[in-house]
Amino acid sequence: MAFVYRTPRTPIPLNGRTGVLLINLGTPDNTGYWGVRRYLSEFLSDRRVIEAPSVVWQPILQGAVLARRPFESGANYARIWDKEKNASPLRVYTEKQAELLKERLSNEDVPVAWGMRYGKPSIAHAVDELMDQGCDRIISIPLYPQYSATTTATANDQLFRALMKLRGQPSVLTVPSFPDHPLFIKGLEESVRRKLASLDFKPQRLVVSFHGLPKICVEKGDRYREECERTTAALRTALDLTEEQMPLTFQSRFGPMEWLKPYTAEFVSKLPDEGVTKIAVITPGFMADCIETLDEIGNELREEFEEVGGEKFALIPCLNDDVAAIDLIEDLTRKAMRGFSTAE
Ligand SMILES: C=CC1=C(C)c2cc3[nH]c(cc4nc(cc5[nH]c(cc1n2)c(C)c5CCC(=O)O)C(CCC(=O)O)=C4C)c(C)c3C=C
Ligand SMILES: [Fe+2]
Ligand SMILES: [Fe+2]
Repeated sequence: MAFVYRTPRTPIPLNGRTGVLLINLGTPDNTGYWGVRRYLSEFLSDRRVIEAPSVVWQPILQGAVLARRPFESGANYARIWDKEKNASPLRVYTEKQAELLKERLSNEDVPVAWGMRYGKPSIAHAVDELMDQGCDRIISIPLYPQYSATTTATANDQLFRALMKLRGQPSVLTVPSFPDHPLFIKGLEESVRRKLASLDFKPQRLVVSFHGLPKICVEKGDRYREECERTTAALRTALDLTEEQMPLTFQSRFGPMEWLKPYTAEFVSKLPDEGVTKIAVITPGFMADCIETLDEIGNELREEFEEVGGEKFALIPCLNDDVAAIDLIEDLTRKAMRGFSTAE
């Protein structure tokens, strides 16, 4: 392999320069069949996400799965698409988080870039952007509050894949997950209190819904479930709610395997029979609203709940571009910056 050397547009200052890279999952470029197919093909070909051997999985993926799923997913994306910006909410909020973080760091002249694990803008593009601004050290923040090999680790893999090609590599600090960071929990607590104050009903349950994961991943050592439990326990304490009042569930199954339980849709569908007809749902596995929160919970779960007798349903928004989200990301950045210091 030929290693690339590109002269940065801005030379590296004598004492170095730190830049911040925000990483999120990624999203299709448009809601059409080919746009969604390209995105799903890249996503579901990731061996961190589907561990089955390629010779087995690729024919299934490129055949049955990608013949159908882009139509379904495209229609779901179309329901939540930001038409003004012609982008998915995940992309819009991630860009906004990067802009607002940049403002917070403007006195220190710390460049901020953002990249997506799948689709555009790529992580490699974001690294180029930072290096062009003279950065020889990068703080990388995967925007997943709870660690999973299927999200955090693959974001890190992709960053190091980009660096593998470079002759002059920057130093990199990858920020760990932050399941019960006090600013994260405070942001969630405030968002719950704000939403509850705006409702014309008092929810009987605050259902917590995290993205699911095949059970086998946890059995093999992925610490995701444990970190979801840490987030939930800290938020219960902050809101002074019991396990019954604030149950933990997992949404989004894919494929025939068993995933983490209880499944959100099954759990919520049983509530009206138990006399629970008014609920609020919070999704603290996501730093930004996306198809999983706005469509799967905000549209699909709401409809399912109402069909079985649910009367009132509220979705608590993710932290998105709230001050609380930027306070948290700024704190993660500033603490990581200390880790980069080489001063005595
Ligand atoms: C085997 C499949 C999947 C695993 C494992 C998985 C883990 C996982 N994903 C997130 C966060 C997000 N996932 C999103 C969308 C999404 N996820 C899968 C499949 C798996 N995820 C699919 C097929 C899709 C696409 C949508 C669809 O077709 O249903 C998103 C939203 C992206 C957006 O553009 O809005 C996020 C965010 C986590 C946190 C996680 C493991 C812990
Ligand atoms: Fe997912
Ligand atoms: Fe989903």
